[in-house]
Amino acid sequence: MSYVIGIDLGTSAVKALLLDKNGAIVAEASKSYPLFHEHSGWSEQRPDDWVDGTIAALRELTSQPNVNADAIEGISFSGQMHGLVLLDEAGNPVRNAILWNDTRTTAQCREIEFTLGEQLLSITRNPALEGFTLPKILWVKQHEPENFEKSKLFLLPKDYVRYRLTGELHMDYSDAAGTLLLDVAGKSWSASVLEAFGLPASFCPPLVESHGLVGTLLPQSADDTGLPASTKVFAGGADNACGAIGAGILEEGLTMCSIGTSGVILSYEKNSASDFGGKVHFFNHGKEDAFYAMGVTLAAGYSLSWFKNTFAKGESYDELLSGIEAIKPGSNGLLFTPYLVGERTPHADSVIRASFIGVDGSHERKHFARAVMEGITFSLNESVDMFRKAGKTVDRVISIGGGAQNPVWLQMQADIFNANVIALENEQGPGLGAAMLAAYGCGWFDSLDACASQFVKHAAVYEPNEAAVEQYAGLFAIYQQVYAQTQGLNESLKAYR
Ligand SMILES: Nc1ncnc2c1ncn2[C@@H]1O[C@H](COP(=O)(O)OP(=O)(O)O)[C@@H](O)[C@H]1O
Ligand SMILES: O=C(CO)[C@@H](O)[C@H](O)COP(=O)(O)O
Repeated sequence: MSYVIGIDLGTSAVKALLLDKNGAIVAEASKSYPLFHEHSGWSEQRPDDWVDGTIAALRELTSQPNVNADAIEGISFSGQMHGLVLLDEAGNPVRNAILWNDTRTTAQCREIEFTLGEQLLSITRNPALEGFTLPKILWVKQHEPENFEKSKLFLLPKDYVRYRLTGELHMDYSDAAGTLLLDVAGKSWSASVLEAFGLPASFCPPLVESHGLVGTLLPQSADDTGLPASTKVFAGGADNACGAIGAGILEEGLTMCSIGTSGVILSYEKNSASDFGGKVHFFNHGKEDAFYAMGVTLAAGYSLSWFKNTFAKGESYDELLSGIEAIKPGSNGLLFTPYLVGERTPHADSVIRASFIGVDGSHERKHFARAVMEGITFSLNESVDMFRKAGKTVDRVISIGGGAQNPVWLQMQADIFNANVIALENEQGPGLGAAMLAAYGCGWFDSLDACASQFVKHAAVYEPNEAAVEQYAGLFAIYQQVYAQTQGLNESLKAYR
């Protein structure tokens, strides 16, 4: 039996999955790495921590007694999006990577809007948001000119790891789409955008398809990981594109809800001209010549992990969430907005912060925990609402990510989205999509769709409960008012952070 590996380079950890030709998971390994928040709103990681973590996870996989490493044919990647890795002439990182959830670049976003005007949306198909890559490049240019001077080329997180394993420099379209430097419909680096910001074409790596073969392993990487040097390495994709592939979102009709650190509502688009006026992100898919639109909640799973780490340290999610099923929709009048690190959709705002509204003496910790889950799901429902208003049907939602592990949360999603929510057997998030790109790249299947019919297996379906749908519709209308009511207060509080 042959195998492929999917690497999911996440924000908190890298996860490696080994799959056989039937799509069965044979082995998995995970390694975590630190995040650095030197100032409020900053978020950085050391690129070499990703490389060390990936090598250690691969070594653990190949050392497992049930794994025949010689039978591993291919490997591919899913990566946290947008993070800026700057390389010097010798191919070494110039500084720490600035991540997707770093919000220091508001001034650079305004500069991009001013410089590009209407071209911003017509070429890049996206608004200028703090998380995207171009504002980070401009920030380094303005604030660290000595580092910028040394920078010869930029990569995104998974591209750096792949580069270190293969010696080859590439970026795939799905990840390049999140840089604001790509002509999304034309699938090429935008000469106009590069020129507008004085960046040479050589600053961008060659573009490839997500299932594209970029090479094999360097002898040293083969030694370090225990993989055969002949292992084929495929480009891989952005974590949300890979999440969509792993959830079988390969044609119009299905919607994905992903609750990881961030949260995403994603809809497949076959038409490059689909226009949401910049209200949601519009990116190239990991499937060739396809696209997707998505809304992003910056602190989705992070809101719950923050709550757990702060008020239930050392407890498991199951312990924290025990008893929440008995609480009625609305957590007895307690509302949470998940703006712990600012927000993206529908309020692109780096200053807004979270709030609990309606706290009273009867509320226990479990009411707060339920309110956090409801607030995250309301935030995602803003994206569902936006897609519906743009004329899309959202009636079947595939739910993935850590948030899909709790059945009460899956039912809550069905009730708040007013749609059938489908869980997956063996939910593995973007790592599965990465492994599918390797399986397709190795020629095991004629198409990604054929691979999905073998690898993606639906499990339980959660149907909306009519009474809860009605309750949540009323609560959602109240939730939607909290942003405007707290915006000015947060502007004033900014000086005290
Ligand atoms: N058992 C669980 N019940 C409910 N939520 C969970 C559970 N396990 C994880 N989560 C949520 O999922 C999040 C992690 O999801 P994951 O997909 O692993 O994130 P990432 O890939 O961004 O590191 C946590 O922050 C938490 O909110
Ligand atoms: O910024 C985005 C998408 O635009 C995030 O989705 C990141 O790509 C990483 O998210 P996690 O998988 O760590 O939640």
